[in-house]
Amino acid sequence: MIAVDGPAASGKGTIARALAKHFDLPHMDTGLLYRAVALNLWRWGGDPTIEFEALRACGDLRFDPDDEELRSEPVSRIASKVSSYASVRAALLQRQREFAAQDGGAVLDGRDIGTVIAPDADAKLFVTASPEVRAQRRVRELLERGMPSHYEDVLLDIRARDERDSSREIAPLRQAEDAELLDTSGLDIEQSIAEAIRLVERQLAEA
Ligand SMILES: Nc1ncnc2c1ncn2[C@@H]1O[C@H](COP(=O)(O)OP(=O)(O)O)[C@@H](O)[C@H]1O
Ligand SMILES: Nc1ccn([C@@H]2O[C@H](COP(=O)(O)OP(=O)(O)O)[C@@H](O)[C@H]2O)c(=O)n1
Repeated sequence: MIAVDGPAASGKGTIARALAKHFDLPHMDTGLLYRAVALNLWRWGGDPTIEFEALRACGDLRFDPDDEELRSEPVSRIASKVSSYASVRAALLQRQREFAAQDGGAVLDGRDIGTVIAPDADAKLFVTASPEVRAQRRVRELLERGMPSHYEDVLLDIRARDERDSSREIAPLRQAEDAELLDTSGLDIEQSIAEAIRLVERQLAEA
């Protein structure tokens, strides 16, 4: 079981997918669960500042992972807000724990995989990069997805989400004590993946 955590646009999803391919494991992008809740709420016109409304948006959580709206900036912002509610996190917990505990192992990426969802993971990575590098990546990604954005706005949003995700009381974004830190600021995608595989193989050998 491999846990990959880190802040927005650090490259954790890219790395988790590559690790899943390399080790032939199923992969879950847990951010998509919070994004699906946010998209439900957004479509209903629900108020993300009201916990009960956010919780209602957790029911019947079916979504298309290829739905571009899941990655839109308003949905990202709402996801970061609803993810601070204990009831929302509790509603999504079992699905993630079951995925993590399946026979043969799995790769999960998110914010609290190594700390809360799978504290006993065989290997843990905490992927990060400077806010400026992450904002550049997100701008490029949004443009490629046909959603042009402004660098300054995206940088502000990333800083605000970092702050919210790190300071919340329940399952805050933080590096687990036994997680390896991987800073991808100066690495391209290929280098990041190679380094991630090296770090995970080392942890698995030590386990
Ligand atoms: N090391 C890297 N160098 C350059 N771009 C990267 C790197 N890692 C990821 N990216 C790109 O940055 C964007 C965000 O990466 P992603 O893996 O989705 O991050 P996260 O899951 O942490 O939000 C994607 O467009 C991805 O292709
Ligand atoms: N395990 C997780 C995954 C995501 N999240 C929240 O969900 C939001 C969207 O997560 P994501 O991983 O899809 O976002 P990006 O890092 O890709 O921008 C984050 O801002 C977090 O607040 C969380 O709280 N716990």
